[in-house]
Amino acid sequence: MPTVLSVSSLHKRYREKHAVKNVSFSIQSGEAVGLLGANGAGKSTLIKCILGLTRSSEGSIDHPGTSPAYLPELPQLPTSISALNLLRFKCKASGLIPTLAEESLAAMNLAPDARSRPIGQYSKGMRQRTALALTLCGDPQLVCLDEPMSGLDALGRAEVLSLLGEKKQQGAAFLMSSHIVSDMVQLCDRVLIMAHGCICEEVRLHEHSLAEAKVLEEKLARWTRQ
Ligand SMILES: Nc1ncnc2c1ncn2[C@@H]1O[C@H](COP(=O)(O)OP(=O)(O)OP(=O)(O)O)[C@@H](O)[C@H]1O
Repeated sequence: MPTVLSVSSLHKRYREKHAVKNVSFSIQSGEAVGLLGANGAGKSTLIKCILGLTRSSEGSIDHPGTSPAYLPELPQLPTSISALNLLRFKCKASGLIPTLAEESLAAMNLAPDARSRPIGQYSKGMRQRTALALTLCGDPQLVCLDEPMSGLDALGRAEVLSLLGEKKQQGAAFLMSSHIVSDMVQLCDRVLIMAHGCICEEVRLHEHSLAEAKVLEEKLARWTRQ
């Protein structure tokens, strides 16, 4: 499988704060990698460096032939236009076929009557579904998701995980940060445990079970305490 993301010896310092320390890893096409860490471990900073939203202090980042799609931790959506018009605008701006707008929202199970209402009238879960549809529209080959399940109820999380699993089967690669370890375990092939800016351990998942989630939580607690 081709490598879609390669991060080598990456550091990020914010003045005196060393937020990301000597991080190296790669992701292949069709692979989902989890980033697991306590608050302040450096997950969002690492993702922002990969996307070029913040400049890294040292090291290299390569995503050959693909520009990563991004779901931020707190997506900022316009409130006065509808989800459908927002996605239509994305399709137009990105040269995608216009019907993808409707298809992407349908895939996220955003109710048909809601798609044409202004986003300002949506619940938190509906906004998150819209943001996910916007991120995944056009089938990007590399997707960085920062807390993708935020604001979704149990059914919504199961639906999103199933959709992400389908995209993975079709060859998309994911880098996903989440505090919901049981969700991460369902989708990911490997998990990178982050603490104090470093990747402390890489754990390969085999069973995608609650038992594996528990093991990850124990490892995270151990690394975070050190
Ligand atoms: N713009 C910034 N300026 C200074 N320090 C920052 C900045 N952004 C993040 N940091 C610091 O870098 C460290 C890592 O933050 P980051 O947001 O990457 O953590 P995180 O693992 O994503 O946490 P969370 O799970 O709470 O979202 C923290 O100590 C944070 O205070």
